[in-house]
Amino acid sequence: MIYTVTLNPSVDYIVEVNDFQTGHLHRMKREEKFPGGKGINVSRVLTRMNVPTKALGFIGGFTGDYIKETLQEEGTSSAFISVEGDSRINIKLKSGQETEINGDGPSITEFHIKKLFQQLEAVEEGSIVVVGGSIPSSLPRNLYEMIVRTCSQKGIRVVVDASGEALRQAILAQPFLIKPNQYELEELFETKIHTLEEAIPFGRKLVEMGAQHVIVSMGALGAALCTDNRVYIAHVPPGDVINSIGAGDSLVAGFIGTYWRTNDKEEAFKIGVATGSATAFSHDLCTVEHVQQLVGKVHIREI
Ligand SMILES: Nc1ncnc2c1ncn2[C@@H]1O[C@H](COP(=O)(O)OP(=O)(O)O)[C@@H](O)[C@H]1O
Ligand SMILES: O=P(O)(O)OC[C@H]1O[C@](O)(COP(=O)(O)O)[C@@H](O)[C@@H]1O
Repeated sequence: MIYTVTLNPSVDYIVEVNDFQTGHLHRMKREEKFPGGKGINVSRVLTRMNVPTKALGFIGGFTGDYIKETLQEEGTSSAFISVEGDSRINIKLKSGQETEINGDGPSITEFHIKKLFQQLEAVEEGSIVVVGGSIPSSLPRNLYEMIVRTCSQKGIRVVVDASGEALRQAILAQPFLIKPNQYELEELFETKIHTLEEAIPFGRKLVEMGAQHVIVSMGALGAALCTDNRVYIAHVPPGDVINSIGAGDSLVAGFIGTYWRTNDKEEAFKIGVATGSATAFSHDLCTVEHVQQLVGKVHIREI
């Protein structure tokens, strides 16, 4: 089973307007809403891939009900812990470019965290846990590190899709996989990165620092998978980007779902990249059929 933990789920509210200008009234050209948050997106894609998954995390209020019910309708199993307050609504404004405004989310107490750790204690050995997204401000920055340590002791591999201090601390606990994007890599190393080639030494450094596998994703520029002794690079398939929200989460789902089935890292990387791109070329998250159409266009090379 692949469990996902989303501390701060969201309703992603996608709004498209023509020629957005601050201070003006706009009429929406298109609006859509989806359950969101990194772990939830991973679970939604895993369900489409027919990989057993359960979404954990904290939800509350009417937005929490929407998230839970939508997952249920799609056949994604969940065991969320209820909190006071509404799960956040993250605004994704499209007008030529994508602008994101993500909320802080409801406050979570020690009582709720204890409940989450009880759930993690019950996870079966050999499972994979994916934790991702921002840590609400009411929680300690080293929470992901604590989750990695707790799970690793029981032979459970943990994937961390986070940024900044939460990611830096989690790396110390040797997670199975991390997936920084260009911005997150630049932030970690306080530098500017322009090409995939420039990103590779930083990916390798993250392996030296403790991560067992690192996927650096650079949008249209491609992605690199660094392991303890190998580096693979992938070129992404060409296509028109409709919605890059959830593309990174889809890459994680495609990789970990395939790895779960095959134990083959190179194949998992190839399908992961195709899954990310299929989402980038869709309104919602990808379909499996779309991923299959793109796989042949993803080229992987070991360097
Ligand atoms: N312009 C694009 N063309 C093709 N694939 C893309 C594009 N943007 C994103 N993707 C796909 O989504 C993956 C993750 O995108 P990226 O922007 O790097 O991460 P994140 O969504 O975490 O910011 C990429 O590795 C690729 O597979
Ligand atoms: O927890 P954060 O960092 O605010 O991010 C949450 C947002 O990221 C997403 O999970 C999308 O992430 P990616 O584009 O990186 O795949 C959205 O669904 C959600 O609104």
